[in-house]
Amino acid sequence: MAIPLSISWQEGKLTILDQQKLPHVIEYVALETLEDVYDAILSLKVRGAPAIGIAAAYGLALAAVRHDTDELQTFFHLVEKDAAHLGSSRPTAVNLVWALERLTAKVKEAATVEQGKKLLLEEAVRIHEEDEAACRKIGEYGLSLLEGKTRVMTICNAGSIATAKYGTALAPFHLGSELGRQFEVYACETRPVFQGSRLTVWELQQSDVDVTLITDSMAAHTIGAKEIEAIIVGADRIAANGDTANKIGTLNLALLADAYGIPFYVAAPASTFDLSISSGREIPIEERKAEEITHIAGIQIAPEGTKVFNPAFDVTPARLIKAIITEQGAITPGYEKNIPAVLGAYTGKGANS
Ligand SMILES: CSC[C@H]1O[C@H](OP(=O)(O)O)[C@H](O)[C@@H]1O
Repeated sequence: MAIPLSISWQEGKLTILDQQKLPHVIEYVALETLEDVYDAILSLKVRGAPAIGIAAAYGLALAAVRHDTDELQTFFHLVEKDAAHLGSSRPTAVNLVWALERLTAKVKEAATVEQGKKLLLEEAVRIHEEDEAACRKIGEYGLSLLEGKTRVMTICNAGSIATAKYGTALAPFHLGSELGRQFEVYACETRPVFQGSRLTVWELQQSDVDVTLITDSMAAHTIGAKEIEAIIVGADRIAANGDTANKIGTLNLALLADAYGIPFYVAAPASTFDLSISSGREIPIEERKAEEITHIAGIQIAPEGTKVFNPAFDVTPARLIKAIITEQGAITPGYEKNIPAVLGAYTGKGANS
């Protein structure tokens, strides 16, 4: 049993598990330049809100090392420019801009360019380490919330490879396996790019977790037929009122949970909260290329010239969310008040706005 990892920083080198090649090819690729990291995020080689933030942080630090100037303000300007470029790769996961803003703030403490380069890398490593610790705590709190429940449904991959380790929605299953607590997980395949069938099934199998694959359209029937007891999902951005953006199809599950009267949980670290926005209406929804829908594995399915709408995320209203599981504990409805009450001096975006 081994909980898979997708990001490694060793001896000054950043390598990532190419998630576009999973599950049939396990390939780690070295990312050496800003463009390497930008492309890896845009093409979903590295994906998942926390993992995107971690990769971008290392990417900014890597790019800074190459800036050949002794002039501090010029260096700061170059770092800001790099951060803006990386931040433009994907719009929905707040962890991306949150991580970049943490580094561009930290670097300003430098008195020299060399010190600035060091501060950037140290902050990237800190973000990486903090996320692993946060996800482990999410797993622990998730286990207690799921006490007495076995059959749980999820969508997309909010797993170990989408974070530093353990994952968010999948953390209770990984930890449960370590602690001898068994679950029966029903994973939605997650069209259009199959994060569920390609990544979640593979990842949970590495941890000896009992996982069953269904198509997204089977969710309603499966909840009844298999007596699903709870649904747990990840998040890409959580607004101040608890509205949550997550992979497209998540709203479907939240509406089904409400209709069936089973709990719908969101699992996310503090870095996924964006208190600078009051509701989900303000969350930018990424739209991706048509080929993700018109083709499967490079084979054209839809007719030539088919019109496509391909939103990669949807927003679940807070009223459908029974609790948001964080590293500081479970946050319950009354989110405007309870999010800051539980997260305290949290590190999400907009905490001080
Ligand atoms: C803990 S990962 C959070 C989130 O990120 C995924 O999106 P994507 O695969 O497009 O990066 C998915 O929405 C996960 O739930």
